[in-house]
Amino acid sequence: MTDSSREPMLEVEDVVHRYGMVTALSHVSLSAGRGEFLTILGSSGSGKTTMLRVISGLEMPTSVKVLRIGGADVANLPAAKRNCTTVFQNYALFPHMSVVENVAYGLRIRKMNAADALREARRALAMVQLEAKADRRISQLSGGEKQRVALARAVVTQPAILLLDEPLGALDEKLRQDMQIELMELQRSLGMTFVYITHSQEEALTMSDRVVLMSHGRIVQSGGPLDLFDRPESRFAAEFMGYENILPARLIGREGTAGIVEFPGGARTRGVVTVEGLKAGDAVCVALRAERIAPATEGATDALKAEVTNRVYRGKYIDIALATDAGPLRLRSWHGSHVESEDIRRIGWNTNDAVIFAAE
Ligand SMILES: Nc1ncnc2c1ncn2[C@@H]1O[C@H](COP(=O)(O)OP(=O)(O)OP(=O)(O)O)[C@@H](O)[C@H]1O
Repeated sequence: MTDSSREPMLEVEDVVHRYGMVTALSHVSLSAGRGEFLTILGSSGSGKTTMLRVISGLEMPTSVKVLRIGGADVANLPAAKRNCTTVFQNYALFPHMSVVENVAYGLRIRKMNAADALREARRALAMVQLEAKADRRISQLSGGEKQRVALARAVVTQPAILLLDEPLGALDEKLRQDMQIELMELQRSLGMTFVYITHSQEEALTMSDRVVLMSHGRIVQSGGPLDLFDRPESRFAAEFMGYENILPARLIGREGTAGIVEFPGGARTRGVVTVEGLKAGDAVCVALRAERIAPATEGATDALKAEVTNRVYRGKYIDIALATDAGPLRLRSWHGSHVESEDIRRIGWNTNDAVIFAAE
């Protein structure tokens, strides 16, 4: 599953973890290559934190076939002996120490002498643009600055893998977006392997080389950000990735990579089949993003009859509810785009934008 051009830094095969009766991880395998930004994405309770704790050694799994970091078997090693560091959402900084002392701390416990540790710590602080605040107390910093200190403290020890547990979760929207870019740039410049967990699809898509989507302790889908965004393979993945329209239909034939589907009312259309093994007659779902639907001209192929049932102004865009031959659909019209009229009679989309997968 790793990008085959990269040397594997993290290899996890078939991990199971139970807390009493709760199965938090059910036969999960994943890997990350050197310098890769891997994101584990999933809603609350999907098993992300447990996965990170198993990797870091804070949790000993119920069973695991392979657990390697940098090629070394770490399955039976305590957390302190694993070549990885975790950055937590709540920063976990020492309030009584200055910024630079916090960053130097990890080097000091590794027995580096004080002068070298402080020099390395200042260098790490420069990487996160905090050199000027090195001598402040932690309590004199903003939330974003505290998170930068936590990052500097983690990277200064140069672990093989940096594990990040929703590190931007406590920050406000604007700062979170800026920090996403900073984090991504820091990761690229260090060439360090990052394993990042989040419940935000936007965050996952912005920063990652590869995304692993989890639900109920299992991996639902994994791939590049674009694969997940444009090619969901299940209703769960489509809903999680923000598809507004998911319609029931039946697959009636194939035409190369395209599938031809029929909706319950008899209307037909085409789309891209994202899973193997679907055949004519199978119950499927057709997923469509609201912004990829557009009014169609008279006579356009695959166009569906439509009638506007509602219109909601949402500032940057307008959501238009439609009754169509395929069922109820939502169309999103961004300001300045072509759809301003309530008078929509037919709609359509590019075959490439309609995604077909098995109905559950
Ligand atoms: N210490 C524990 N004891 C019992 N059950 C636990 C414990 N920790 C987690 N769980 C359960 O294991 C499952 C996975 O939890 P986990 O914290 O890994 O999910 P998560 O995806 O990280 O969620 P969140 O985003 O809310 O942190 C959940 O059902 C959770 O309730």
